[in-house]
Amino acid sequence: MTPVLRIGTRGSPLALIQAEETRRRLADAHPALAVPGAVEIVVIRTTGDTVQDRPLSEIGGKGLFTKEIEDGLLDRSLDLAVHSMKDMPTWLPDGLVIGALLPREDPRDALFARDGAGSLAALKPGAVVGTSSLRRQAQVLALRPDLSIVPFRGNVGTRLAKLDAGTVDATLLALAGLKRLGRTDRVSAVLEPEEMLPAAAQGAIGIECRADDAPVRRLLDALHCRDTGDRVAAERSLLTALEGNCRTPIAALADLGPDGTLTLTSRVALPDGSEMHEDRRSGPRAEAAQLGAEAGEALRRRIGPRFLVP
Ligand SMILES: NCc1[nH]cc(CCC(=O)O)c1CC(=O)O
Repeated sequence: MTPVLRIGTRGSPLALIQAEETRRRLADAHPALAVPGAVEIVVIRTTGDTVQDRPLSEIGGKGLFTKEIEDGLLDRSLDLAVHSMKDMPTWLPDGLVIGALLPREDPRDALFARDGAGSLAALKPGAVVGTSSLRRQAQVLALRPDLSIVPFRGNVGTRLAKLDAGTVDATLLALAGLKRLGRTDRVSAVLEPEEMLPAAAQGAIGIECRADDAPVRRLLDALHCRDTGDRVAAERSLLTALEGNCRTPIAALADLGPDGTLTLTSRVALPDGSEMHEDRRSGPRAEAAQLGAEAGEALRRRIGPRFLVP
């Protein structure tokens, strides 16, 4: 039988797990999609997967992990694409939309320390932290200017091997990915947002499709998590307002109160951590995107143009 739907995904272990989760949720929500062969997973190699030797912030350009997959949606060789929302550019290509956000995993960052330190504050003086994320670098240095940062990429296994070998004393990874991979065993500490504010949309999985594909959009409606949608809307509209890019350390996390109040905390920093600005504001969840835009405008007024390097 020819597949009913084709899901495009990167080939990393985490991406494949996220695509499988999407297939499972589609099958649970729609019995017609539960039959074998109804939903096919197609692995696409992206530029971000090809370049391993340089920090991604150096390569520049947007959508390093998404372009080739989005091309597949646009040429109709794919129907759905599953993405980590934190890797998604703020502007989608014309004709594509995020049709659903799956329930968000824990958005916090995890610390791996060779000596088992339980916080950034507890790392030994002068410790070497491996991270290629400017957001993590800036926040580590803001709290601990004595630490040194070295570029650090690779999958979880590679990173832990380098940690064991003493190449670095500590590294940071998103807890969400580790949970999905079942690799939380060696986490030294989960960092609270006060210590390390996550990236916008960290832990959220988005499913992209063609805007005019009404049947697929109906299928995706059943998978959409409204709480995640509102939180991610606030966090990503902040990025848009700041014209955020890979060279600008920006962090954002929205939380929902029981009464439907959304609270957005955001930070913008210089990469060396010498300056960091925080904004916190609350509003009704229905105005999530506007709240994010206001936070972005407020931060923009406080920081100089040197924060926003193209
Ligand atoms: N930048 C890479 C990336 N993109 C998504 C995740 C996994 C966590 C998530 O779903 O946000 C990671 C790894 C990491 O930052 O540790």
